[in-house]
Amino acid sequence: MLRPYLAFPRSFRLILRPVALASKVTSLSSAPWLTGTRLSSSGTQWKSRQGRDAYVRHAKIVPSSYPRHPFIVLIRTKDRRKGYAPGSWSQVAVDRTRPHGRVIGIDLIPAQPPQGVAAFQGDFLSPVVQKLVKEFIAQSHGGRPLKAERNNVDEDDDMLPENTIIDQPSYIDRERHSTESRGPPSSSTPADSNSRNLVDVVLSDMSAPWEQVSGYSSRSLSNPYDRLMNTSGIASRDHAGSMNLCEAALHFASDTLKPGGHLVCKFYTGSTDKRLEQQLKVLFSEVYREKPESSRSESKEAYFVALYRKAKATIEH
Ligand SMILES: C[S@@+](CC[C@H](N)C(=O)[O-])C[C@H]1O[C@@H](n2cnc3c(N)ncnc32)[C@H](O)[C@@H]1O
Repeated sequence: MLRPYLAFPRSFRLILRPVALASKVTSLSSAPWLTGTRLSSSGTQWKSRQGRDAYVRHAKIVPSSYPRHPFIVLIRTKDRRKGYAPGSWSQVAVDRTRPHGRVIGIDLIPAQPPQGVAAFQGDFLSPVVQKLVKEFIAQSHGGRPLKAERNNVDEDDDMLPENTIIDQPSYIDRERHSTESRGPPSSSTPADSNSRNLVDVVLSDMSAPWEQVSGYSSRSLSNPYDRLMNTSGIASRDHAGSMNLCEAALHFASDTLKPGGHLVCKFYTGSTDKRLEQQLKVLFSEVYREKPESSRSESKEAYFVALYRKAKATIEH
């Protein structure tokens, strides 16, 4: 059955990966974790499961121009899209909002965004990063520039000129060069009144980073990039991390979404997700829990799809 969020207009303004868009977008990570048991990507169990997984098989046939990581984004109509992280959600967002939609992506890790995406590298839990993104939204609400209007941009370069790196050093640099603990997540900045009511959809597919405490000889564990793409496999940690990130996305949505706008956020099920659901219901008229078909049944990954921001409701910081 078609759900209402299939009917998004094509002109949506999107804030992407972590915080971003979608129409009936379902995302699936090929996270190599089984409940509580960590398997390296060379593990036979993982390999055999990957081979059986239709979504992973599908990923192998996508054009080589897509980023390499086996990550798949689906639009669950017949319009099934494919791609890899990082960037597959943003790619879908750009496609779905042509020609004038504006897509902004934010991520901890440096990654070349798909053409047409304005990308920020930074920690979405940082008030500084949120403030910069809100300022950017306030300054650029005219929509995606038409080719003919973009006199300063090289004709061959379809990329928006605003790709920005903030909060240096990057997360990976910090991980490599510092043993400091990250400390508790900071709260969001107070709302920037100029960015209020400009965003149509906020999408978060963030997964909380986790620090390595074992498995130093395993390449898939010692590479921070791989760890950022996957869960820790420890259910309580993944759940708690996802609640922090969803809450940040909810506050951001409260500060920036138009009345009638939507939020999609990934979470890992656990003891406090009901509380988040209640908060979502304060801001949105409809809230659904979605378990994508492409998500393995043993995975605790799920999405909240929150529709139709109420005009007068806000979430206090
Ligand atoms: C599962 S991947 C997202 C893949 C994405 N949907 C795509 O289509 O490419 C999760 C991402 O969340 C990012 N992330 C996790 N915590 C974050 C934070 N606090 N701020 C920004 N990005 C974060 C990670 O760096 C990682 O790239």
